[in-house]
Amino acid sequence: MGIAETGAEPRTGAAVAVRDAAMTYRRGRTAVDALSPTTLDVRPGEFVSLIGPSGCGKSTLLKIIAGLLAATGGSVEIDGRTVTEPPPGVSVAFQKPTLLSWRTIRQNILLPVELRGGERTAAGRRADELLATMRLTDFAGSLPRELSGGMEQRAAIARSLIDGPRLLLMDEPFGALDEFTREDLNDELLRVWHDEPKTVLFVTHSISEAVYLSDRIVVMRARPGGIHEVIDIDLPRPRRREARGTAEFFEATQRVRASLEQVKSQ
Ligand SMILES: Nc1ncnc2c1ncn2[C@@H]1O[C@H](COP(=O)(O)OP(=O)(O)OP(=O)(O)O)[C@@H](O)[C@H]1O
Repeated sequence: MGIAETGAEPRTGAAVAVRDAAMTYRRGRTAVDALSPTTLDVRPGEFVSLIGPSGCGKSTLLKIIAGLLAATGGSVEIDGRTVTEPPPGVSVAFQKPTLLSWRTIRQNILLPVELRGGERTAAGRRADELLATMRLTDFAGSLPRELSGGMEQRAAIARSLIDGPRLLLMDEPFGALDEFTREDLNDELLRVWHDEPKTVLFVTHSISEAVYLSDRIVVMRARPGGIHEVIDIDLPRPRRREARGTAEFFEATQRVRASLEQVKSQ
């Protein structure tokens, strides 16, 4: 397991290039430095997790990358283009599934296609495939309230995949779920990522989730928010549930835990 230096030299061909991105929130006379100048490259197809104490700027960084929030300093490029608004080919999934209560699960999954006025026949086929992948075929015609929390989140993830995004930004998508459901969804996410390669940036509070999913883990510190260190996770892929019980997995979680302890004691 190696440790990459933070603030490394920009690599060419990065899927996401964060360059000294910074965020100061202002309300009246109060200013909150949420993110100090932060530099990070994510390679195409890479799975990178952000982990760190509450308030260290994980969501802020993700929103800046998503073009949902304008950084007060620095810039972000996605596939070489500076982000000034939500870029095409980028999907975001949040902790709350935010499904529309009056639309069926299938209609919810198809919503992004409708909003951009996309072609419906191919999208319908894709929706059916995603329903099958997410084991929701039998619930295609159900309303969100008829589903469990884990099923709703699977539907929200299917919705975020409907347009075949190149980059998937996920902000604690499984944070509200019990451990078993969460592990199921980790496996489903890895399957989708394996079958349809894409770059993923994933915010989590769970060390084991970050280790299980990621190629690299970005450990963040608070006050001011920023990158503490980046840890490579060299566990073999494809990763299966049994991997969670291995000495290598334990060692990797301990490595991340120690880094978070350093952050806490700063
Ligand atoms: N809209 C806002 N206005 C003012 N301050 C904000 C706003 N959004 C976030 N902050 C502040 O910025 C800092 C970083 O918040 P952010 O939500 O990015 O952290 P986080 O690491 O995602 O936290 P958590 O793990 O608790 O979700 C916090 O101090 C937070 O209070």
